[in-house]
Amino acid sequence: MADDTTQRTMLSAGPTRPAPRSACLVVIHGEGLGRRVDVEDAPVLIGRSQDADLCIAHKSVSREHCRVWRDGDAYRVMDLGATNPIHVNDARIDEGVLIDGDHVTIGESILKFISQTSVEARYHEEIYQLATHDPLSDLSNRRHFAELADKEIARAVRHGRALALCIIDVDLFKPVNDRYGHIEGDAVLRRLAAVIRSHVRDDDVAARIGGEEFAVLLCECDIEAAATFAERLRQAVAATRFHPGGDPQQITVSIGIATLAPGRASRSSLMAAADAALYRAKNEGRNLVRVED
Ligand SMILES: Nc1nc2c(ncn2[C@@H]2O[C@H](COP(=O)(O)OP(=O)(O)OP(=O)(O)O)[C@@H](O)[C@H]2O)c(=O)[nH]1
Repeated sequence: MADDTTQRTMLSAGPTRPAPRSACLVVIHGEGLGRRVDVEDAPVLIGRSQDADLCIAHKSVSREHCRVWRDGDAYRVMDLGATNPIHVNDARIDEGVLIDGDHVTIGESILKFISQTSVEARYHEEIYQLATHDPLSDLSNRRHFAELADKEIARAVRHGRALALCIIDVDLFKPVNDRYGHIEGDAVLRRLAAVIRSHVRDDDVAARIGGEEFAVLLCECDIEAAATFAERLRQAVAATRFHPGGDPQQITVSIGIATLAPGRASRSSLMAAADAALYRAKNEGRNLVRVED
């Protein structure tokens, strides 16, 4: 009997158990379905603003709707005076503690609060990874890149910060595929992605935006710094040993760069300018970096 008690005590969740080190909120209904934001030590802003850590672009959501933060061993949520006040598990609150599984209603969207140690959190992590990353390169996929780029561009424009976009395209990749086959070609792309990843900082966004086309968004980076980055990357790729089908094969990339400027403050205009620079790099002989006009 005494043994039973001991076992129950050891397995009990217990009110004194410390909260997990991190947690996340996942949109489980409405606009932004499937999107997720981690809550770690820094407070997280949720709202319609592009500056929000989790942006829910719906008219029912205020620009700055609510804030979630870690407070010692607890996680707290606070309504920021939203037009449609937040509800936690259907009860309206101004501020309160969140626990694993709570539903937070934000406008017409519902978010679920999940502690990072739960099995469900790992499941959501996996789904999120599948939805946002390209399986071949393990970089962000095109859709996720677009989302992150819009956010970074809005942030940079608002705060008057520099931002650069590099588009990286493999040179003469068709002959590699034709000679060695797609599986060997895929291995080349995977290795190339690893080289790109090793050159970007945590704040930068690296993505595979097409078959043999990659993009890197460099935050707080002007045209000179971006050109230095791109040139270093170009040289690193040219110096990397690729062995499709066991043969040593030099692989090179062409890179086009564009930065934010008056009249070039949207993703589409930035991409068009970087694409035009890339086109010049290809035309002028490949294995080159070219910047916007
Ligand atoms: N292995 C592999 N090949 C791909 C993938 N996506 C696109 N490709 C190949 O990439 C090649 C791109 O060829 P092109 O657009 O003609 O360009 P290129 O031969 O790289 O020449 P330039 O871009 O002009 O330097 C084609 O052979 C595509 O089949 C992929 O996911 N895996």
